[in-house]
Amino acid sequence: MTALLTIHNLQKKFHQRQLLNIKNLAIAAAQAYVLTGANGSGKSTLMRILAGLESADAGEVKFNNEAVNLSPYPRTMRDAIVYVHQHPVMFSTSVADNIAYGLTVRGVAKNIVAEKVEEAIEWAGIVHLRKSIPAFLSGGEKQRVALARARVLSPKLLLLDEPTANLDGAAREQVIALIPTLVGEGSSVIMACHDRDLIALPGVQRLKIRDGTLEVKEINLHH
Ligand SMILES: Nc1ncnc2c1ncn2[C@@H]1O[C@H](COP(=O)(O)OP(=O)(O)OP(=O)(O)O)[C@@H](O)[C@H]1O
Repeated sequence: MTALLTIHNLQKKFHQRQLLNIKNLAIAAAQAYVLTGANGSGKSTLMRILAGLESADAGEVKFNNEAVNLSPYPRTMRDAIVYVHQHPVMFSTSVADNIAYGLTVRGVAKNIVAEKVEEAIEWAGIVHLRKSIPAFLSGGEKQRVALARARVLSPKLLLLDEPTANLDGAAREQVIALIPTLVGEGSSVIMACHDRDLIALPGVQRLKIRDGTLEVKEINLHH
């Protein structure tokens, strides 16, 4: 296993309440994880900590073999970790512009942006939606736009908060089918979810929050 991110003694308190007390968190490169746990157990909070959206106390932290501190949140992690919200916020421009945005603000050249956006649109199966306004898209379509928008940034770690919640049928299956391809391209993925089909995906490792601690389960066997 090539470690991407390791955190020792991760602690999170809200007021006097200790929510998380994790001895060891180890995320391997190009590995998919599902993060499970009862409602209110701290799944979203843990993902927000990893994304730099929430503070926490930690002992030794290593990202890409480099010792870092979680606060201030390091540039190396900000550049490599992308968080996808359950209800992604989008600009009222076209789907293509939304996908291009992250690359444009990073100063990537126009022709390369166009190429990557095109590739991501095809990957996500949303070619027909390229010129649509995101506000009018269905939940499943929005989730696929959000995944395409994350993918163009070539993240080392993708954090997906309930990627299939509120989706059913084909929309849900389309989103689930995209996950293994992200891992195949070298990204690690952590999905906070209750979706049994995501939890059972081959090659996925389950992490479960229970009473603030993290239980690490076996990696699912490939079919
Ligand atoms: N900013 C905050 N201030 C105080 N308490 C908070 C804050 N954010 C979250 N909490 C509390 O921390 C607990 C964990 O919340 P979190 O959203 O991480 O849980 P979750 O496991 O993602 O839940 P769910 O499955 O319902 O989405 C909850 O009890 C929540 O009320």
